[in-house]
Amino acid sequence: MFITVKNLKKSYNAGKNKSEVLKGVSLTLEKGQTGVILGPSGSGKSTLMNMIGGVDRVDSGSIQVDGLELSTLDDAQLTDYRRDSVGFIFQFYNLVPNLTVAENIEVVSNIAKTPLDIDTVLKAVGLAGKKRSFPRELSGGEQQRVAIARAIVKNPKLLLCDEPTGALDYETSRGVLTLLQNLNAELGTTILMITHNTAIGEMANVVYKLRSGEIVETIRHEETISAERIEW
Ligand SMILES: Nc1ncnc2c1ncn2[C@@H]1O[C@H](COP(=O)(O)OP(=O)(O)OP(=O)(O)O)[C@@H](O)[C@H]1O
Repeated sequence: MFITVKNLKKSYNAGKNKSEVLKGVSLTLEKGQTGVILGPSGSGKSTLMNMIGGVDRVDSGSIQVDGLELSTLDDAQLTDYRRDSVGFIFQFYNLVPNLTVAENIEVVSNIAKTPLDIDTVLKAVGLAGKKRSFPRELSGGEQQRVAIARAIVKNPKLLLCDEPTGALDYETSRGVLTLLQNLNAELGTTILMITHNTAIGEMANVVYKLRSGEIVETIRHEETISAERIEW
């Protein structure tokens, strides 16, 4: 199994009150598969993803990614794991405004262990001609494609996407989802994606429904739908 989360618990201190955000979450995802975490606002989706991405630490429970037990890593090891193994994509693209498209991607490829070729990646995301453009010169969908290029240039084992189409219109969203699906097929990258949108779950091998810090349902699809055919 590529990802195995067992009985994961996490609380945050809100003033004097301790609030339990994850109340014993368990899930599994196989290598090369796409998983979607569905759930209402505040159900703990980002918190769960942050733990799997090594951004935050568990209180108790276990997270294994490709055989590595994250809960036992020290800070330096966790940083190495994040840098070498995980690509992140967010709703807001977080590009550096005064760097060109190519330079935004170089920021990551320069520190990657085994980076992919920038031109190849730009071609894969359909932005070969925009290499020298600045983010402000691009549409929202194009900016998200740059963010995807930046996330995949280090050839991560795991791609974590937090509402990747949250700021995009329907057609552009389908383009971005199709791109993610193609990358998954071509590079074998395991993808875990957060969304509010139940329709997006149809393209996933596994859908985890999160409610108030608990997985209330796990749905495994025998067959997945092409992102181009998803409708909402
Ligand atoms: N660093 C933090 N410190 C304190 N509380 C936090 C922290 N991170 C998250 N929380 C709280 O944990 C709960 C779950 O937040 P989380 O962001 O994981 O939910 P979510 O399902 O991703 O929501 P959304 O869809 O709105 O992004 C919220 O009540 C939030 O206020």
